[in-house]
Amino acid sequence: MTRAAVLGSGSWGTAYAKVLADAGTDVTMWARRSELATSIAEGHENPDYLPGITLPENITATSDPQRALEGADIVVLAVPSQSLRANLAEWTESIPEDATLLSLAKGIETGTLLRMSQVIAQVTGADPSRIASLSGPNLARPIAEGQPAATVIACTDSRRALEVQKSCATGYFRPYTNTDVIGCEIGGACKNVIALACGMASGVGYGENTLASIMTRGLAEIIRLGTALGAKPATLAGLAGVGDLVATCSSTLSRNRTFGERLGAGGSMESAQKAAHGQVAEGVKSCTSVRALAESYDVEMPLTEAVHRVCHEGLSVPDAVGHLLGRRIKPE
Ligand SMILES: NC(=O)C1=CN([C@@H]2O[C@H](COP(=O)(O)OP(=O)(O)OC[C@H]3O[C@@H](n4cnc5c(N)ncnc54)[C@H](O)[C@@H]3O)[C@@H](O)[C@H]2O)C=CC1
Ligand SMILES: O=C(CO)COP(=O)(O)O
Repeated sequence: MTRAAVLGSGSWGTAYAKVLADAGTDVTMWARRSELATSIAEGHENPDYLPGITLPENITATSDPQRALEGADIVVLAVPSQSLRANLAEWTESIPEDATLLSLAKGIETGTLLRMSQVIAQVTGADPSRIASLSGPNLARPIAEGQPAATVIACTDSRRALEVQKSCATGYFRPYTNTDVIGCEIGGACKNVIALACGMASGVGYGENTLASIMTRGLAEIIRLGTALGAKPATLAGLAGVGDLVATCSSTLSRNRTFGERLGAGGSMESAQKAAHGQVAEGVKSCTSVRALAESYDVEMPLTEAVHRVCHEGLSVPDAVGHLLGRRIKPE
């Protein structure tokens, strides 16, 4: 039986652990706090992140990363992107030699501008062929409830992509394999920034026309950046691009969209952070790293630029809208 260690017990780490267990994989979760590990292992519930969802009996949990990693075939990295490096540094020695490393995080590291698979390769020294990324329209709670959804598992080594695919395929979760790790990771990181923009527009009171315009022009800038970095346009037209963009930008369950909505309704960054109750809205940090990455490749990303200026340079949402609409008119 395949054995997976899921490191990180937030909303998505927990929902994905349930998918794995439902697919027949043996799962041990790692949680930072021992009380949470006990709730998951003994109460079969994660009351902090997925209250009311009963977790399968074949999920165990511990706050000892070494124990979680023992004998793992697949190591699932389910911590926020900006803390992945520090966490991995503590875990590297305990990671089994040939395990596949699967990243669930959707972000670009600030400062280094690295994608998550690059951070993992740098910290662990693992060959890139051992590193996979999972991304798609996967809001945690509906998946934990068993609502059908699809996803993409990207790995340059097709054998490992298949291994991960088999470990998580269930009656409600349908994973597709892909070799385009860059496309998957760029799609996942960038859609969070565009979801912030959609939230801001919605918070101001704008409706579907505005949101569809932001999503579509957002996709155009994601494709520009992705292809400049070597992604395949088809990946960005698929589940890890358009699929995730539409789900996140449209859903009131999205943390990024909700965060943007609070800003659009006139809230401050501080009040939006406070209202998030410790849950990460990855786009708030990634807007800065995506913008810097785009700049270094000479790629224009006006929506990302606007989100960065609202979140980090004090630009008001109405001024950002005025600025975007005042740009030179041009062919599509
Ligand atoms: N929640 C969702 O619907 C989805 C989330 N993701 C991505 O998965 C990643 C993880 O997100 P969630 O599980 O939703 O996050 P979350 O906000 O629900 O929880 C974060 C988890 O990481 C832990 N954590 C926070 N800071 C940490 C640190 N410095 N060191 C170690 N652990 C830390 C928290 O205790 C918690 O267990 C993110 O990159 C997110 O974009 C991807 C798909 C769906
Ligand atoms: O990545 C997600 C859905 O695929 C979750 O988005 P949020 O982090 O905005 O909730």
